[in-house]
Amino acid sequence: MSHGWGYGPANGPDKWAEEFPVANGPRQSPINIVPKEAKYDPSLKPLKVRYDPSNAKGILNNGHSFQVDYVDDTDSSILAGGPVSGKYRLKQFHFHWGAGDDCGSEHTVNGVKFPCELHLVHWNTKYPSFGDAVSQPDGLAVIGVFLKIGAANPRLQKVLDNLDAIKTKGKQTTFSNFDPKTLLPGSLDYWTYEGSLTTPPLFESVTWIVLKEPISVSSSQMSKFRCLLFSAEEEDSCNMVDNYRPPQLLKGRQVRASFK
Ligand SMILES: Cc1ccnc(S(N)(=O)=O)n1
Ligand SMILES: [Zn+2]
Repeated sequence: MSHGWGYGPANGPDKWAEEFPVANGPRQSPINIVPKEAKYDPSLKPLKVRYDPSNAKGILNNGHSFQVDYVDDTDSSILAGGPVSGKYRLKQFHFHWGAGDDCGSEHTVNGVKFPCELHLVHWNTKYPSFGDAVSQPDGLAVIGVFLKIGAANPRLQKVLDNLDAIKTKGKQTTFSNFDPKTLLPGSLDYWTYEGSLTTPPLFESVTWIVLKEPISVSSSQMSKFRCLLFSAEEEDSCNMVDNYRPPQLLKGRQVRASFK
């Protein structure tokens, strides 16, 4: 039985430093965001986000979450502006969620947990590939979006409708013609700080862009996330829930706000 990293008592976030010592590094993610301690930075530019829906490639249960992968061999799905210089290409998006509606997000706001958090992962095109960028200090930019319980989200439902086909670890299916911009809230106001991947290898390579405004998700839609399994088809079933790392120490970092 593989003893790779996960979210259980034997292989969860408190154990990751044993194999990935950077887990105790100076710029780890996620963090608790305290809006009153975030400094408004008028030099921050508005976020520029443009995705080509035809770049959507597939949807995969990777055993830790599920991700929607994008073709990233051209500059057709790009993040620019905001706190970053240059262009960052969309690689994939995925989510983190709880066993109940009272937890699940990785970032928190004044200690408040949301039931789910969306991550849109982009890599810096100054590097030749995602694989080269992922370990560089300016290699990635991840947009984090909180999901808050409310009305059912029809745009999110287009993603959730595919989860039955990828129930177990390693399963994937085609997923095409989807614009992840439809998952963003009306306002692109954000907090930003220098951090890391929130799962192993925990590389300190991420400029985090956490949107202030959540998007809605219904409790029933949250139940669909929780039908996924961490386990492979031939293994004992283990529901994919609580796949979030708790907030890490700020260690002197400044969180900036794009808004007053
Ligand atoms: C692509 C990737 C790997 C690991 N962790 C993350 S995350 N959760 O920081 O966005 N993304
Ligand atoms: Zn993530």
